[in-house]
Amino acid sequence: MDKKISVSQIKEAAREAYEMFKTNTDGKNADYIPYLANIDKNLFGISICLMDGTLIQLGDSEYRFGIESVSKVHTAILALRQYGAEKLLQMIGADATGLPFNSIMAILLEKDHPSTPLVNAGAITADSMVQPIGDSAKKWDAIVANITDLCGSAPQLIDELYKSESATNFNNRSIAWLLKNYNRIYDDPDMSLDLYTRQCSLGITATQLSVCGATIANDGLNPVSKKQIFDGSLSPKITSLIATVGFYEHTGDWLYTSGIPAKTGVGGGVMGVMPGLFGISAFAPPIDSAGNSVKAQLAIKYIMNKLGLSIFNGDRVTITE
Ligand SMILES: NC(=O)CC[C@H](N)C(=O)O
Repeated sequence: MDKKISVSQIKEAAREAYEMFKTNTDGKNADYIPYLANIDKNLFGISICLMDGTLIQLGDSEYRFGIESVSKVHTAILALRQYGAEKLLQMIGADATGLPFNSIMAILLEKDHPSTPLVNAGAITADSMVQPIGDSAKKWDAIVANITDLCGSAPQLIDELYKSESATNFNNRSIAWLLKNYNRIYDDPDMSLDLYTRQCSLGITATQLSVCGATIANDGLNPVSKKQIFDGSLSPKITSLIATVGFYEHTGDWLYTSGIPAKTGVGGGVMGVMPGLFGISAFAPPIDSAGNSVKAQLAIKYIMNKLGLSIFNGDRVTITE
């Protein structure tokens, strides 16, 4: 069905979502990373970036929070840019795990690959693949440059978060070395883990994540900087990875109720991709048992349902003035 929605309808839906959920107190800040436990739990922001670069922003959309696992999407894109779609599938995989983001069991069950770049194991593998192999400083520069390209502006390292996470990431250390055992780390395991921990500690805003989501939705053309960041043929690959495992063990429930592929992080950020229409991000620190922001989920779900949008309904949607 052909369907038209206006920019003002999108703005109205976003405003309603913001007003409706801003006082919600469900969920709890992540506390296994000490820095995150102390972030103001009332922060709440929403940002939507349309294909012409128009931004719709509400609340704390310019607050810099820890990107955490949303950065797994960025590194997956970097690996896709450097290796192509076929090699990513061979070297990491594109499957759901159905298990928590930091699952060691998921690696033991798979053995032959880390399933997907969007869980901890696959993200550490993706960082090990970043070129040039063996050069931590240049790899880091490539990771940051790629995030800057995708978001249209640079992220900033939150040093305190990096220290906090490095001092407590024992489970991830096990993952890195277990992957090495299965020949699924393609560079030094400790270096790969450090790059992963550092990228998770980058500060990012909901606005920046909405621009990144919009770049994916727009076949790799960043609608704000107008730069072509990656080959358009990679967009459906990236969106399929996000759709498959973006909410870990709650991914099916999420897609069923929201209709939009999205990726979460324990810092409270969520980044959604509505192909051909927009990127959307919401941020609020309190998370649920799977590590997904409670308010960000409610807000994005409300907006999608209010506008009657879903990647599964086959509508040909045009956004009008
Ligand atoms: N789900 C997340 O955001 C987890 C990211 C965090 N850096 C970790 O490895 O535990």
